[in-house]
Amino acid sequence: MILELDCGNSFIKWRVVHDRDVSQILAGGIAGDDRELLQALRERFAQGLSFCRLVSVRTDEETALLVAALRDGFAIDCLIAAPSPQLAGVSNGYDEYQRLGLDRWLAVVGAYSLVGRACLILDLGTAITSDFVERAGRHLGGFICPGMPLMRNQLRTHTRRIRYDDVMAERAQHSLAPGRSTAEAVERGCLLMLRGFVSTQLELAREQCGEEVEVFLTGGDAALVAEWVPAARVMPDLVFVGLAIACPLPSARSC
Ligand SMILES: Nc1ncnc2c1ncn2[C@@H]1O[C@H](COP(=O)(O)OP(=O)(O)O)[C@@H](O)[C@H]1O
Ligand SMILES: CC(C)(COP(=O)(O)O)[C@@H](O)C(=O)NCCC(=O)O
Ligand SMILES: [K+]
Repeated sequence: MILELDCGNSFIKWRVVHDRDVSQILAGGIAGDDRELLQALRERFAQGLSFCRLVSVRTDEETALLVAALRDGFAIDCLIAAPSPQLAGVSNGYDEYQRLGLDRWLAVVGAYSLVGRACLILDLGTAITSDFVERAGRHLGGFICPGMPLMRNQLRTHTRRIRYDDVMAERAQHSLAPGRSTAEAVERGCLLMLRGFVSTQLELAREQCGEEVEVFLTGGDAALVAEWVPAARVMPDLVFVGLAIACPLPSARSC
């Protein structure tokens, strides 16, 4: 069994896939930190993991600690996705290709591998990122802005009177009518910012890549915008599609 990890700034997304048929997903989840991940794996996969591939946007030190813990706890080696100027028909559009977030790069590579034509990839996590790929696979670059958790937390931490809990936040999100409570006003205000961002990205994508652009939504908050982009493919596992390309199984090629 192969362990796959996408280590974002807030959460570690994990899944376990079958060695011989990686399209068979045996389990998966979201862990808040290394300890939670190791605990979840210990409960179900104390034995049987043969190998791990991972992508991380965390520091090298944090990633090294996790790799060491996996080696100690499960006797597995990890392949770690590394930056590259080209992969699977996609060319990295950054001036310094190493600086493009690896989660973004893998989502781009994954999306293009699925459709082979122009794509816009929106990843809604801690940060919200957009990436544009034109028809022939040239990544044109993208944008980064704060995600929902950052937007609301900045308001909470930089004001005296914006205070509400997660339950109130969740309830407030069901409508976009003008807010009649602080939670509604903030949550809906941030959602409208998000909607504005998404709609601008769609316009830009058509300008940059033409009308035939395929839109992908990924990241933990993808569902928040899905209704505004009915034609989009909502793919929570998009980064893992790219990860499989960047880090094929050791018998095929090393990362
Ligand atoms: N089951 C879940 N657990 C945690 N966060 C979730 C869950 N479902 C949706 N979310 C949302 O996803 C966001 C995190 O998205 P994610 O893509 O994991 O971020 P990152 O890659 O930056 O760690 C959270 O802020 C939260 O709003
Ligand atoms: C933009 C990001 C912070 C997004 O991270 P995430 O929200 O997925 O945790 C990450 O892709 C990153 O650290 N990128 C490096 C900077 C860049 O892409 O230009
Ligand atoms: K993101």
